[in-house]
This record gives sequence, structure tokens and C-alpha cells, in this order.
Amino acid sequence: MPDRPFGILVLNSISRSGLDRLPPGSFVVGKDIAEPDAILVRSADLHAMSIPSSVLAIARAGAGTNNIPVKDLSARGVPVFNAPGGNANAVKELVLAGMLMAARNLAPAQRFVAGLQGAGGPLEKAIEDGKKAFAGAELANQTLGVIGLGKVGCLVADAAIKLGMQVLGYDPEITVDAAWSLPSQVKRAASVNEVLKNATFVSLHVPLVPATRHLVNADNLRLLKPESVLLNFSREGVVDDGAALQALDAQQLAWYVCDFPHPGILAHAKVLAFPHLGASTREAEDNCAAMVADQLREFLEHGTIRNAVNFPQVEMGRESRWRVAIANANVPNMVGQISTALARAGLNIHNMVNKSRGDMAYTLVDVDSAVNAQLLAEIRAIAGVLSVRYLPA
Ligand SMILES: NC(=O)c1ccc[n+]([C@@H]2O[C@H](COP(=O)([O-])OP(=O)(O)OC[C@H]3O[C@@H](n4cnc5c(N)ncnc54)[C@H](O)[C@@H]3O)[C@@H](O)[C@H]2O)c1
Ligand SMILES: O=C(O)[C@H](O)COP(=O)(O)O
Repeated sequence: MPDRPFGILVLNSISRSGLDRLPPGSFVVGKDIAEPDAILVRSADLHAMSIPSSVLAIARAGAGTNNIPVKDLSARGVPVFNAPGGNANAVKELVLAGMLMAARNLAPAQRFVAGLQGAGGPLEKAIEDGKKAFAGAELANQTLGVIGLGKVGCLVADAAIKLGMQVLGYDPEITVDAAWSLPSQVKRAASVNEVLKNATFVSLHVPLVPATRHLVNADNLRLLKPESVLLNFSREGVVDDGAALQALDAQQLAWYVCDFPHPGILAHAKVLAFPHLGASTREAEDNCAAMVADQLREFLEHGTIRNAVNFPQVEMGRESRWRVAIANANVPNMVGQISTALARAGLNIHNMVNKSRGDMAYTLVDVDSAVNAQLLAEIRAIAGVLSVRYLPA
């Protein structure tokens, strides 16, 4: 353990119950940490900030990591953790609310009621006369298209099946676990276009990456039926919002439900916009904060990597007091060079694990005696080594 507590810089509001998992004495957690060992963040834009060289890890208390310069951090050997599924139920419930609000015209109906005057008979008459303007449709038997079948998309698909909807799902990179978790009634689509042509409700649950920017755009919005409802709880940028507004104006689309409002869409009568509320429930905030606090603690104290978006999962039970954690490029002969350096220093390897993911690899080595600064410097100097940490217990 280091001779001082780990400093954790907290950006955004992170649930207290999560922060409490970082015990004082071992961790100093706050908004004013000068040379932090790690950053805990939700949606704050880290692209706009210079990340101090002291930072060993970033933890995103949520799902999306497009606010974090993951590629630059990988090049520094810094893992970026997130909380897969920690807020998925919260998003699912808001998607259901969005579908119901659109299908039953609840926002204009509520505005109509709020604007009524009077009491008694005249009020009752105004209510009964007015309601026909807001008659809607039921969800049961309608088709929902889900684009992106990860943690959120799978829950949305499952809930829709339980509501009696037909579900058409599209995800070219669906994981085996996600596929197993889906109800057998979910039909598989071969493309975004197939979903847009066949569904009346379309809900997006993909990350914002270059391949998903404007996934829904002027060209494919034309495939929708005029009564369709498009729901974007993914990210601003996944839908070409200008094209969505044009589709609403041209009555090619009935409602656009969006969790990422911006000036262009705020006032449109057929937009139901929420202030990025998808993950804002007590339960989701607690779940995400707890997940990332635990992951961060395990990483800082033992080098364990669980749920990093840029590194493999690496865990190794501790059997010796002396551990070295090395992030390196996934190129030949890294393990050979690291073991040679250890052998040259007369250290016996007690246990070792090396795993890779894409361009990145990570090695945990437990040795049978203490490691000195010179050996750590030698390992650091190996071409391809990105970061080296000594973690004596
Ligand atoms: N509104 C909110 O508050 C809120 C909350 C949670 C997540 N999100 C957003 O939703 C996204 C998804 O969250 P999640 O927890 O389900 O993530 P996830 O990683 O579990 O799932 C994402 C899925 O999208 C799939 N995908 C990637 N590219 C695709 C493409 N081109 N077409 C179809 N599928 C594609 C992946 O294979 C994966 O299965 C997040 O990245 C985030 O941007 C928003
Ligand atoms: O990607 C996510 O997890 C959501 O967009 C939630 O973001 P938030 O934590 O800032 O609410």
C-alpha cells in the first residue's frame, strides 16, 4: 500500500453510498484534489480538460464513455471503468414512459387540462368535449424496433414483450450473454432499415461512436410509417435531429422522444424532450457509484481490472506481498522481456497473469520478494510498456 491515501477527484454529483465504499484513511475523495490518482465522473466532458499525469484510472459512474478521451488514456496505460447495466432499468422505465406519453398524447392532454378554467358542470363539459383531441393508441400488438441490444436494449425488448408488443431487434455485435437474456419472441432484423420499415416505435440504445453518428438520418427516416415514434435515449448525435424535425413537420414521423434537448428541438410541439434523465433515479445512481467505487478500489489497491472499456478483465488472487501491475501494448515478447528483467534482478515469479484486448495488454506479476525502484525503471523502459505500478500489500 502507498504511504499516503489515494486521492480521488470527483466531478459531477456521485451517490454518497458509492463514495462511502472508499474508506477514509485509504482514500481522500473530493472536488479539489490537486494531483489525483483517479477521477470519478458522470457526464462531465473530460475532452475539454487536461487530465493530470498523476491519474492512474478514470471511473465513469454510468454507461456511455463518449465524454472521456479513451484513446489518449489507453496510450497512457490508464484504464477507463464504467458501470455496465447499473442504470439500465432506470432507462428502460423512462423509455416505457416515453412510449406511453407519445401513444396516449399525454403531454398535450396534460397541457390542455392545466389550461382549463371554471368548476362544476362547465368544467366537466370542457373536459369531456376536449378529450377526443387526445385519443391515442395502445402499445399492445404494435411493433417496437430496438436498435442496440446491450444492457438497456435487452431490458426494453423484454418489457415490451411483456406489454404485448412485437419486438424487432438489431445489433450486429450482440454478445452471447445478451442474446441468451432476450425473450425468444424477439425477432432479429438484419439492418437499421429493416427496423425502420417495420416498426411503429423505434428505440435507440447504441453508444455514440463514429459508426453510430447519424445512424438515423434524412435518408432512412423516410422508411418510417407516418404514425411512428422515434425514441433517442442513446446520445445526441445518434439521430440527425434536424432531419427528425423535418420528418415531424412533413408528418413522416408522429413523435420524437429525446433525452438530449438542445435549442433546435426544445419548442417543437411533437418533441417530448427530457433533461438527460435516463439514469437519474436513486437506485441507478447508487448502483453505478457502488460499481465504479469498488472497481476503482480494487484497481488502485490490487491492480485488478474489472469493467474497463479499454482493457481486458484481469483478476488474480493475492498470494504474495509484492505485486507489479504493467499496462503494455499488445505486441510480441512483452511477457518475455518483463520476466527476463525480473529474473535478472533475482526475483522469483510466484504467480503471473497476462491478458490482452485489441491493442492493449495487461500483466499482473506477484513475486516472492520486494521490488526496487531500479527494476521498476527498467520495466518502464521496455518499448511498448505504457505504465508500471508497484503494489506491495
Ligand atoms: N439517457 C441516459 O441517461 C442513458 C443511460 C444509460 C445509457 N445511455 C446511452 O445508451 C448507450 C447504451 O447503453 P447500454 O448500457 O445498453 O450499453 P451496452 O454497451 O450494454 O450496449 C450497447 C449495444 O449497442 C450495440 N451497438 C453498437 N453499435 C451498434 C450499431 N451500429 N447498431 C446496432 N447496435 C450497435 C453494441 O453491440 C451493444 O450491444 C450508452 O452508450 C449511452 O450512450 C443513456
Ligand atoms: O451513459 C450514461 O450512463 C447516461 O447517459 C447517464 O449519464 P449521467 O450519469 O450523467 O446521468
